[in-house]
Amino acid sequence: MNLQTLEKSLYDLITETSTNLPKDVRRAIKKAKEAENAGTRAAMSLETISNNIIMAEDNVSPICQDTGLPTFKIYTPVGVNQLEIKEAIKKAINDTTADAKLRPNAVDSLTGANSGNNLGDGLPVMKFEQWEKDYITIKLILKGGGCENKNIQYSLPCELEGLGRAGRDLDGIRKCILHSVYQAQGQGCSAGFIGVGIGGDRSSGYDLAKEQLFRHVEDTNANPDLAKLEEYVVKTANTFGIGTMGFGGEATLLGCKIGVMHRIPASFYVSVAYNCWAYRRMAVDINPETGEIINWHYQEGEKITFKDEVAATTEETSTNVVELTAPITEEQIRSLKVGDVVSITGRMYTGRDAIHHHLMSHDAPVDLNGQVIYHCGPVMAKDEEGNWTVKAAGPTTSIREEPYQGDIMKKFGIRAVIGKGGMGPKTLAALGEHGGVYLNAIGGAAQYYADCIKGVDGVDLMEFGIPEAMWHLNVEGFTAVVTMDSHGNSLHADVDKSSLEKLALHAERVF
Ligand SMILES: O=C(O)C[C@H](O)C(=O)O
Ligand code: SF4
Repeated sequence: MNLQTLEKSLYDLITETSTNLPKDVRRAIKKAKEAENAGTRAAMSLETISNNIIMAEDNVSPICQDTGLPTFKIYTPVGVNQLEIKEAIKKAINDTTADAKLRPNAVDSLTGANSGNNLGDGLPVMKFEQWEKDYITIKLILKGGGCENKNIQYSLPCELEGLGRAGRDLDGIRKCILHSVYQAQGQGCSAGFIGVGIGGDRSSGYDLAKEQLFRHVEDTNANPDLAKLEEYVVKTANTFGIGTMGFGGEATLLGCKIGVMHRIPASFYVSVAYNCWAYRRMAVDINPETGEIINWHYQEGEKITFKDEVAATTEETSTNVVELTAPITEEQIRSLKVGDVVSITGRMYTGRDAIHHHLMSHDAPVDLNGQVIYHCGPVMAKDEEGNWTVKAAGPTTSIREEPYQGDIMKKFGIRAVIGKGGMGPKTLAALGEHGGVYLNAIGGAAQYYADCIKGVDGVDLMEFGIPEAMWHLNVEGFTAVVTMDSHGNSLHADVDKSSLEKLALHAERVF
């Protein structure tokens, strides 16, 4: 095999997966847009998402800054050298990371050190299988951390909030799957897709669930019972009112694919892999002699470009927008309430897990009084003059900072935090005591927000690695929604409560 050509083919596969959303996923997002009522927060979010899909394709840049844990599934004819393919994959991962198509995402689990090139022990994940065909197929999924954290595994029988007892039968499985969508709320960047694995053990069950994510969104399960269940789950989950980003709305789940395998008598697992709307998976067929791509998968049907719709809808939306520039006063913050849309111009600082942990016991490297913290781990690149440029910069899941956020806001005088998915009671109480606000940005809209960032004014704590460092960003017209205010209101708590009530309507046997 020509290894250079194979490396080039893999480079193209990785770039395409990270930057160009597959056709079937685009059609599902278009359907979600059609289901939402104009003028709602959910409709506004889907508009931003569509815009972001266009920008990522045009800029050949990551759809979402979290380019995930690259997982390859490789099928080879008997006799093909799998070790050579492994080396070619590693080289392509290194090169696409250097070219900012992937964020350096591989972190040493014990020291926290970022390897800088997405390579590390066990990374990327590569699973090989042999087959009788005469060509190679390579599938790739880039599944981000926020949605991965919403995966869930049930051991039947069990008791579920809202639904009661789930037994060891199809109806028990039904309850687990509905519950999995409820517990994800908007934190995995809904509207999402789920892959479900029934049976196996704890690890093979999750493998089976993830395998389902390679199916086409619009296919029909060959098993008629599971086909019915898949359809039922999508229909029912969309009555929960979780909506895009958990803002409430009609579109909560865009696809459900279920696989089944045998189990041992004592174990009965239902494993659910949750994938965000930024559902990045692609596959190619490769000629084993030349290493060239001979076929791209997921090419059937219409390609929605979103271009016409975005142009049409931006003119229609005219929401009242509050302009904010840091340093922000307590009075300004206390005047904001849940549902307000804000547009930020000026300085903001990124901070995620490592920074929050650090600030608990250290001074801040800059004066944070009245400032805005953005829960974000960007993709960065250096231009010819050696200046940093932002390649992708959407929000990360804020709930991970729940143990620290309230204390840090009070300690340093921070007035606003931006992230996604909302935060819990401890932060809500601190917002009230101190005069602070939580702003929800649209998860996954990494190109859209990168475009609002007009410059990088500095960086601190680079020793934590690119995603975890504190970047000083100069932004213009950075839009977000107030979802937690200083008056004790939390849209996230409200949506959680009402969706649990909706879930509970499905406790009766259906299958
Ligand atoms: O790591 C990130 O930037 C985001 C992550 O995928 C998340 O959803 O929280
Ligand atoms: S930020 Fe959202 S869209 Fe991006 S990987 Fe995480 S869950 Fe997916």
